[in-house]
Amino acid sequence: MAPSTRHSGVRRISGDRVDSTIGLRADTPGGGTLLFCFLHSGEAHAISGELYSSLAHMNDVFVFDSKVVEILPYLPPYLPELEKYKESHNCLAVDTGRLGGGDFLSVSITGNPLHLYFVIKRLVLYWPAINRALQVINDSRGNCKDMHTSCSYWSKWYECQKNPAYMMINCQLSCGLCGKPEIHEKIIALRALGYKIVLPSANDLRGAAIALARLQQVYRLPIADLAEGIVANVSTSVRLSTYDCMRIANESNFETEYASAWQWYSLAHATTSDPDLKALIKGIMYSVKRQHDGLHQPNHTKYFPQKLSEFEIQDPVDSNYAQLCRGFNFMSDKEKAKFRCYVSSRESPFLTLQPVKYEHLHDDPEMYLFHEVISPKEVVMIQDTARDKLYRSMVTSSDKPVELRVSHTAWLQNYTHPVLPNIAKRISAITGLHVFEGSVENMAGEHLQVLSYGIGGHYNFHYDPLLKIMPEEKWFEAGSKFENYPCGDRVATWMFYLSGVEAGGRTAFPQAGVSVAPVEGSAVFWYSIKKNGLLNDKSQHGGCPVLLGHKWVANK
Ligand SMILES: O=C(O)CCC(=O)C(=O)O
Ligand SMILES: [Fe+2]
Repeated sequence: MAPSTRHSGVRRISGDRVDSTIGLRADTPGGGTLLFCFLHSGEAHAISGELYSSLAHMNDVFVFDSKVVEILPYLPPYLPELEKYKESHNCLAVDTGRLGGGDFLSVSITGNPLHLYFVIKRLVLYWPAINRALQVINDSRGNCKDMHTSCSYWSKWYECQKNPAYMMINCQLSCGLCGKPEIHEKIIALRALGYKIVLPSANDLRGAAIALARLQQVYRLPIADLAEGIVANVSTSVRLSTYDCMRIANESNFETEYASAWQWYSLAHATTSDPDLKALIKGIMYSVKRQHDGLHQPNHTKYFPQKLSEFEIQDPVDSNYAQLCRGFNFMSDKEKAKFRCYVSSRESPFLTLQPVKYEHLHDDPEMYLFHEVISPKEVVMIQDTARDKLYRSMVTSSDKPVELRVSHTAWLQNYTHPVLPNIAKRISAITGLHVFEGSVENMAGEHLQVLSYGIGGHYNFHYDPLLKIMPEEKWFEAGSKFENYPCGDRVATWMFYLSGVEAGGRTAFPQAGVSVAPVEGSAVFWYSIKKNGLLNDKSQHGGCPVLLGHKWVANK
């Protein structure tokens, strides 16, 4: 967003289209500034392994899952994966009646991180074996028989279970793989659906496990409650097994989140009676302890203030960012009293007949929350236009996606939908800033940046300006990267909330000490650049992890 004549005084800078974010934790010792260069992607769709990082395509996965369950009664019951699939799905069936009002696509199901983790888990771990059995049934259509005279004898001795690779091919009749005729129709329908959508892969299971660890830490969820299916006072039928705890612990360990890994290993240890597994977990915990206390604790006392060896279970550091994410407000009542609500036409003829309602939230940085500035119809149009253009949000410090930013991005140019120019005009009228996307040299605002968050999706705290976050000499070092940047540095950010969420997902400003809860139809607006043209350090902000629900925003 660039200044109009009314809000002039900020130099325009040429540069490439980039987005900025701060590394690991911005104030972690050694954590540097990262730049993320966004690409104008062409058509993008759900991507294998990236379903967990945006919930935009998750409903398709739940629909596929429901079709898998319909086909299970046609399969021989001895397949162990079949039983596990049914058991896992049963939690969803029970909660659909209870939480989802009878609809398994209700957001209370599809926005619940435990149900998301479970649906991903059954499709990644159990579906492949079921799919292989379906393949065998389909291949032997019209010619299903035993190839060996001992098949029936072997099957009585459980060889179908013990030796499925041989038996499924050679003893189809005795192993119960000669399906009822209607199964073939069902297999074809399921295949057709499977071709149309993207199914979760191992990377989604990894991402969902890390999301649970992140949510547990930021929202201080009692870890045992989470394992018992309780997320933020919503209780589900999901139960995390010892192996689930180990998976979450392993992923946290890999992400160097040792304190979190330690807690999940502890729970895994407590929930198994298998002495070998207990010994294995103890061994891993010893190494986690060494990593944490030996490598990190002495250098990073701010983040690792306690040695794990001194505390059975370490309380993770409760940063003020995490507190803001939980809705804590650091402003005193006296400070809050300075800020008021307004109904105003903002001196714009465009708003005379329909003035805007807003709250002044803060004055350093200047920050406002506007209410009912985008209609439900417009929200749906933007989401539908963005859905197939979404791709995983990145940061430039890495050529791979990182867990600091778990969302998908779509850039919508004004012409992509007739509603978009009107929305841009509305932002201009309210803020007094030009945002038009005319010719390159006149371009004053970026395209609309639509974000759809994933399971526990978040954007670690960062600054939005691209150049003012570094010393001036560096702007030129960045050189060609920025020379085509048509609309200059980011002066201010306007962010529409395209959805509310049931819990979490606030936008938190750790240095200003305020956070804003997403409410569909509202928009938060703040200046990142001070009137003297310099970066306002206090404009640092982040999108808190989404605890329950689907979060969509759109930035200008
Ligand atoms: O989603 C949010 O609350 C913040 C998003 C954000 O800061 C950004 O996209 O730059
Ligand atoms: Fe931001």
